[in-house]
Amino acid sequence: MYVAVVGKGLVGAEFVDQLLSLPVPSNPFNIFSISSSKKTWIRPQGLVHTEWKKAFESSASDASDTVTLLKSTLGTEMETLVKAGHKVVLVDNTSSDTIAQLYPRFLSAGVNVITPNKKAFSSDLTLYEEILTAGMSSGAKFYNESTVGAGLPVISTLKDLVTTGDNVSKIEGVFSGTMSYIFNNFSTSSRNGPTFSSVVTKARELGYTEPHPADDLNGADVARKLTILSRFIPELLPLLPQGYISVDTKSLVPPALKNIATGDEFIQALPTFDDAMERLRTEALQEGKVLRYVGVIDVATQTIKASLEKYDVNHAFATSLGGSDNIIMFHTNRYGERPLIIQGAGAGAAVTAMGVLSDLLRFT
Ligand SMILES: NC(=O)C1=CN([C@@H]2O[C@H](COP(=O)(O)OP(=O)(O)OC[C@H]3O[C@@H](n4cnc5c(N)ncnc54)[C@H](OP(=O)(O)O)[C@@H]3O)[C@@H](O)[C@H]2O)C=CC1
Ligand SMILES: N[C@@H](CC=O)C(=O)O
Ligand code: NA
Repeated sequence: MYVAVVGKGLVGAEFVDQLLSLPVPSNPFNIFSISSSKKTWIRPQGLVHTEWKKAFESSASDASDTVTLLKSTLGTEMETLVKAGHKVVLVDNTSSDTIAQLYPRFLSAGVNVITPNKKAFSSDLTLYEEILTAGMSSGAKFYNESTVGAGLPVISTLKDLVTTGDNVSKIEGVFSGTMSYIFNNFSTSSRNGPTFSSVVTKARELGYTEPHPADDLNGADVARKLTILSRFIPELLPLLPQGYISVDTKSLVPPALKNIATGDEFIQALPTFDDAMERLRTEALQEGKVLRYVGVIDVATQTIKASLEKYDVNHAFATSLGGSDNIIMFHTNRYGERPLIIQGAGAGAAVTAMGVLSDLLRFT
């Protein structure tokens, strides 16, 4: 089985490490290519866990940008392998919209796609439907478990509930590892705490944030996850024609910081926002509450919402979450009295790459 890896950042590099660490005699995977945004190494030789990154820098070719290459020679080579009867999997470890737009082309050519990249599944419904149609026409599959809850089995659980005929009435919880880490540390039952900007900076250092942290703080990351999950529930499929943009979303990015181009500049400017967040924290504590950023998909009322809420200091969201924990509760007919709950780290390279690798192992 041939694996073309696009993106070798935090998640992509960890994914390659984990793939190369699988037991050798039973490892059915042949890494066909590894790409960053500007460099590609086709048919890499002698890849060794922990040492491949150095070899990539010296051996990868930077003749073309990766999107162009995927649309031309690299894409054609992958399609030739499919025609020769091989299984080929494109692993997109980027957050690129442009790469996401290529999924229908690859799927219809029989190339399977797995990815933690939320873009394709949470944008326009048209692209999502093209992906479904392309997969059905060729039999190629897409798996995207790490797009929601990183390695936590959220999407596979929802698919199992729906395909076995359960009725999902509501999904609710904390869907962002970054927001979870921020508020678990910033808003507690204690009067004094760290500044908002300092916990955001730490979340970024820990690898929880999107490449641009504003994509977490503006709620878009949660809105995208809610869109992805909603699209597995047949009655909600038409509800978000423009994808995550149609979700009722509370942004925590003040207007003055909205158009900052890079993540570094955004982090530098963030302390100007500390006083406003401090006021929210104090207000909540005066009511005996903490702040948590949550998402809800309510099937009955067809409401999909990402918002900052206050919870009693004894509520499960205040007491049982730590680190980058996500908690996702499925309310269904079969889990009527007590919801099915999934909880654990919802961001970070190791757990995200594990979700991507477990998707890849579905092909064995
Ligand atoms: N971090 C986490 O906890 C989680 C992340 N995810 C998702 O995983 C994905 C990767 O995240 P992360 O590893 O943190 O991001 P990084 O920014 O660390 O890495 C992104 C990688 O993608 C490459 N890249 C970007 N654009 C292109 C392009 N057009 N063509 C080819 N390569 C490209 C970059 O290349 P270059 O090296 O040249 O810059 C880089 O290697 C994102 O979609 C994110 O949403 C999902 C769940 C959790
Ligand atoms: N930035 C995201 C990463 C996982 O999807 C998050 O914080 O949850
Ligand atoms: Na997941």
